[in-house]
Amino acid sequence: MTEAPPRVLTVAGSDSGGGAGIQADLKTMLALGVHGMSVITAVTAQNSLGVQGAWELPVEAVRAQYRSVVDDIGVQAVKTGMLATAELVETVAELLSGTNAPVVVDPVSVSKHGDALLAASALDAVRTALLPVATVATPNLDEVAQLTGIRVRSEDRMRDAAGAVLEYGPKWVLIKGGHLTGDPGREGGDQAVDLLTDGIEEHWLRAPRHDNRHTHGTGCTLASAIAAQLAKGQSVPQAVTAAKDYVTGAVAAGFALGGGIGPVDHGWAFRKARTAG
Ligand SMILES: Nc1ncnc2c1ncn2[C@@H]1O[C@H](COP(=O)(O)OP(=O)(O)O)[C@@H](O)[C@H]1O
Ligand SMILES: Cc1ncc(COP(=O)(O)O)c(N)n1
Repeated sequence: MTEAPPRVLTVAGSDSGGGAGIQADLKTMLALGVHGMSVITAVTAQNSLGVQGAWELPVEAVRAQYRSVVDDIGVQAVKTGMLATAELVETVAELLSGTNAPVVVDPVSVSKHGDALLAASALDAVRTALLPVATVATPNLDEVAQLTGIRVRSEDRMRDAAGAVLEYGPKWVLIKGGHLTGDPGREGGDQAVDLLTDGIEEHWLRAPRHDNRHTHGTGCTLASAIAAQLAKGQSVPQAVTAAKDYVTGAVAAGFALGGGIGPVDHGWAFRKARTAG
């Protein structure tokens, strides 16, 4: 009999286009060799052009999915993504306060196209209920601005933003600098720079910035990859470093689909191995 792989749960929204959300999470988990499971919080009608519709699930449906997975199968790491409303944020935070597994919180609030994925009224619940249960929180620069009021336009400022997020209680924060693109008034340019810190250690993660517009799903992919590596027993800095390598490869291989922003390639390593073989 084959030994079961580590089990990882994503609590997130469905992206019908397959590039972000639950779909990105489960593909990432397969690519990294863990067993992926899901609690769906919301369903979106979404494609490369944007989000055409979104419907959240009832709280009971979210609770029931969670209990089904945790009570029978068990989890070795959890990742959260789109939670849509204050009520769902509070419910998920309460469920997760009862787990010993590491929790990666991606505080998803806006899609790459600027569509809201979290009600403005839910931000307080993210700050006071969800961030305190996070082992690692992974806000992008827009989410950092919403949560802390700090607008990051330089790497130095990422340190201030990290400190402000840590005040809400996550053990570690990964400030993602993907949006630091070298626009006027912003640093960035040829590197995609993220800062991981627990307030004591500081790890700067730098990777080549790929000039590829097909980046739909980067944040979901990175957070799921971190959860997968944590489930394998890696430390937070090891897991984030490995996850950064995986997302960098996925961005490099991102492809055009539809008429807008295409997805990163979750299967890039398989495809590369096949081509090499
Ligand atoms: N063009 C790019 N090339 C390489 N890495 C990127 C690029 N854009 C984003 N990343 C990386 O992808 C990850 C997700 O970052 P980001 O795009 O900021 O998050 P989100 O998808 O939540 O907006 C980070 O590690 C970031 O540095
Ligand atoms: C259902 C869902 N969840 C999350 C995102 C954010 O995507 P990204 O990873 O590109 O920030 C999305 N567009 N849709």
